[in-house]
Amino acid sequence: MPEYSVLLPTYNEKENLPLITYLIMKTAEEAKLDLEIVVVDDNSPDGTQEVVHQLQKVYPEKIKLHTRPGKLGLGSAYIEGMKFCSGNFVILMDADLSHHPKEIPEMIKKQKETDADIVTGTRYAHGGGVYGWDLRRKLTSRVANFIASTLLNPRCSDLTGSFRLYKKSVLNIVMNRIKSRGYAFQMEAIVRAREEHYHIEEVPITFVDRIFGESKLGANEIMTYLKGVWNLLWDARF
Ligand SMILES: Nc1nc2c(ncn2[C@@H]2O[C@H](COP(=O)(O)OP(=O)(O)O[C@H]3O[C@H](CO)[C@@H](O)[C@H](O)[C@@H]3O)[C@@H](O)[C@H]2O)c(=O)[nH]1
Repeated sequence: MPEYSVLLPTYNEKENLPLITYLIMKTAEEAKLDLEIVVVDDNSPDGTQEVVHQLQKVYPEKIKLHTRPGKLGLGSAYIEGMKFCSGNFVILMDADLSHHPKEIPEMIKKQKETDADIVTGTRYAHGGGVYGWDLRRKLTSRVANFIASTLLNPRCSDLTGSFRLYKKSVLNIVMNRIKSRGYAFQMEAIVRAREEHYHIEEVPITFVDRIFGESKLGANEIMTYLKGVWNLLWDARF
């Protein structure tokens, strides 16, 4: 059984998958990590699944593919993908090269040093950063973090970031409590983890906006995120 499972949700990521896979495997080799990749693809029309099949031939028994019939949302992709992860630790990251796999060993080091239940990559603490976003997107991310941090106070500098390492046992428990199925998933995961008094550590990461393909974060996702914050606030009050 591998020690680490990297869970990659994909929707139209055929250009990005070969490079992210190569970089993950190279990092694993250099850092001597026993690691598998689990791809959850929502029937991407661009042929992402054919690319995964090709990669499975290049890296035999290292890549699992779970397919779903259509685009069912980022949070639900994590929840379903978890069932296929064999590692004791699960690393969630984007498949579009916004998150660089070279930062995985730093997360693992932090987890080992502190025995943290969750190590979250942060763009908004010293040493972290964001490159390539326009002002609108920067503001959306900052405001989304500000609203949730102010109202819910979960003591985390990057609530919406999705580059994280979880103990699998902890992720299972946290996931059972999460109601959000879209981009609010990450924010709710930290809130639920704090309620359960899990140990959360942070490492600074650099987020680089994708070169190939498009973001799937639209107005609907932003509205769903705000509803998610409201629901959590309501839960906390009553
Ligand atoms: N299977 C599946 N995958 C999805 C879906 N929606 C998005 N993805 C995958 O999820 C990853 C991130 O999606 P993007 O749409 O590219 O995210 P982004 O705009 O770059 O947003 C980033 O920043 C957000 C907040 O600042 C983060 O919440 C988000 O996770 C991501 O890191 C990519 O690998 C993408 O293919 C979906 O419905 N289903």
